[in-house]
Amino acid sequence: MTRAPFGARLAAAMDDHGPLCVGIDPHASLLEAWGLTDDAAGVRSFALRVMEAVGGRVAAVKPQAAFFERHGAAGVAALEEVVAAGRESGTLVVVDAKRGDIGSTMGAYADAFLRDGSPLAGDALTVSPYLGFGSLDPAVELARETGRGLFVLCLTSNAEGHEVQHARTADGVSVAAAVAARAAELNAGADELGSVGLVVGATIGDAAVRAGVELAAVRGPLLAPGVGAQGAGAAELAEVFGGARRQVLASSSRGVLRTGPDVAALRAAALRASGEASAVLR
Ligand SMILES: O=C(O)c1cc(=O)[nH]c(=O)n1[C@@H]1O[C@H](COP(=O)(O)O)[C@@H](O)[C@H]1O
Repeated sequence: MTRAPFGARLAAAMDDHGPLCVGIDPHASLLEAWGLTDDAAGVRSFALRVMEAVGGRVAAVKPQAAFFERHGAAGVAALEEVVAAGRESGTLVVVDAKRGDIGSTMGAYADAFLRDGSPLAGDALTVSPYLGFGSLDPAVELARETGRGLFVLCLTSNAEGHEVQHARTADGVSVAAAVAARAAELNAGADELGSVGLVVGATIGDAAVRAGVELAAVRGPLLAPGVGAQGAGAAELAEVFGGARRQVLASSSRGVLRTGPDVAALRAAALRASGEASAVLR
């Protein structure tokens, strides 16, 4: 299938709807709060209700694969339905599976999440570069071929991330800066926004500066989880992203999800978060 590159499609979606991604994380505690069972049927109802609330109204959704996988094959089938619902509503789907493996195995992950015809292939996939950035080549190639995108973990929102991400390579640069430089190389030919993005937590304060990561130079989208439940808001987004703010896709899961199960309340929370993200990032 021919589709425009992910970066161009994301840029258009952020222009149309604002720079917000709603995370679909069916935590056991949220299922309980919504009056749903902690099983595949509960996860399916939860996720499809979120799609009903926000499909066609926000730039992207990000189903977190682990919450579906923990219910086995039926849970994975629910994830496939979310991917299909995104396609039907025109909302971009970032499958948050954080895959990363030796190159030959990475090819199989790429087939699962990035190949046309795979029921788990959304519009983009989160990947981990910590087996070496080059180990991601099969995913980079297939994403480019099929107009899909990648979000490569760079400066994550959790406190432990610095152990690896701020460590220095043999060249004396931080690991995060090396990851960002590789993504920048891959985005070099892109018109506007490239399709190889980074994950940069909205909670990281001045970590990008300390790690020597030039976010604007990446010329790709910057997925910014940590908005809402992890404490980041407008001030944090402004601090972390500065001049790179137009590349940012802010992501909030529990901050929106805890307003459910009412569809109208979920929709209102998502639109409010999207408006707040627009005010600081656009
Ligand atoms: O790749 C991610 O999405 C991600 C990276 C990161 O650095 N931090 C982070 O929180 N995430 C994901 O973003 C979501 C955050 O959820 P909330 O804290 O509920 O908004 C979870 O699905 C995390 O797995």
